[in-house]
Amino acid sequence: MTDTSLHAAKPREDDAGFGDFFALLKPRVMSLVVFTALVGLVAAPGSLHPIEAFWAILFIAVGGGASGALNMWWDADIDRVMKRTRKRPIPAGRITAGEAYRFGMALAGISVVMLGLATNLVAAGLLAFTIFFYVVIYSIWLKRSTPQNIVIGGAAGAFPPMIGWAAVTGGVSVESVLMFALIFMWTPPHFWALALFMKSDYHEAKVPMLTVTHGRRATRTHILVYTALLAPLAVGIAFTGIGGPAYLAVALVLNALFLKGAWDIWRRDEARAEADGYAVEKKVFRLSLIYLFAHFCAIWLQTVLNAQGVWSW
Ligand code: HEM
Ligand SMILES: CC(C)=CCC/C(C)=C/CC/C(C)=C/COP(=O)(O)OP(=O)(O)O
Repeated sequence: MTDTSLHAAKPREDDAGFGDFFALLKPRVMSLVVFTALVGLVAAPGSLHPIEAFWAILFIAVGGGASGALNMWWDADIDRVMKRTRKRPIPAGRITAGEAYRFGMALAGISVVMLGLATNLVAAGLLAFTIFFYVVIYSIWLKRSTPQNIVIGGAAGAFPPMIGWAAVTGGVSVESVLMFALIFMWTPPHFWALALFMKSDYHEAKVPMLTVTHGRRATRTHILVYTALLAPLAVGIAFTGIGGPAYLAVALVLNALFLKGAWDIWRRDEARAEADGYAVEKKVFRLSLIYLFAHFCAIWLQTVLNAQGVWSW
């Protein structure tokens, strides 16, 4: 082994740059998480001063990033094994696990305290609970112990719109719980579509994802069932306080597309899927991201329309 490869295998604190700490925040995933929190904030009755709203979203983003860093601290051993994650700062040796832990804990503490000061205790409490849920309940407990990991653990990713809503109202309501439910039911098809084309990764890392424990046929069926349960919920939101005709139009189109995608995944033969490089599964994973983004855009748009009294029930 050359001298260079020896160095590459060891954590080199002096190699860590701003970009590595930024990567610990899982910025791409968190961008959609933060967007859902922003929509929760905008859709809530009442209003926050724009500066307060800015701080609220910033601290929710920091809290989300903190939970990503703590997840990477705990999962460093798994991340080292999986192709998709082995270039992350800890497995790549640019940041030590200890540094990631201290960074994540510091950001978590700062975000919760500052959100409490900028808005209210309910929002801060929900943020603290969400970070706890993602790090302790999902990452530390469920991820390595049950194939239901992402079904139950997915709740963590569903809380952000409730945090945004609570930042304005100081409480919880039917509408904020509906936004929670939308993300909660969306998470399994979102994740399992990805797991279908990343199978060997989880297998090698010994993570009990559904594809590994129950097989790919069962995972395909689970995607279809969850998507079929998600569709009436997503469309039904149109007839609640955060819905309206514009939202309904978006929900009908997106749910028809997502159901069609789930159906295509379900009826696919494994050999055929492998032969075409899991093109359909990849397409449905991408569609899942568009699906959630579009629903939250539609809630935002409908909030504006309802306030104007146009295109409103
Ligand atoms: C327990 C719940 C969830 C699991 C297990 C999960 C899993 C994953 C995984 C493994 C990826 C692969 C790509 C990567 O490493 O960046 C991914 C991508 C992504 N997820 Fe999720 N996800 C969950 C919930 C969410 C939630 C709640 C959101 C947003 C509201 C979200 C948004 C995204 C986005 C935007 C990407 C694409 C990132 C990129 O383009 O690199 N996910 N998800
Ligand atoms: C405001 C706040 C605290 C928000 C948190 C939102 C949240 C819980 C998002 C989780 C999304 C996510 C990246 C799951 C990945 O699972 P994984 O960690 O198993 O994926 P990996 O294999 O890519 O590490």
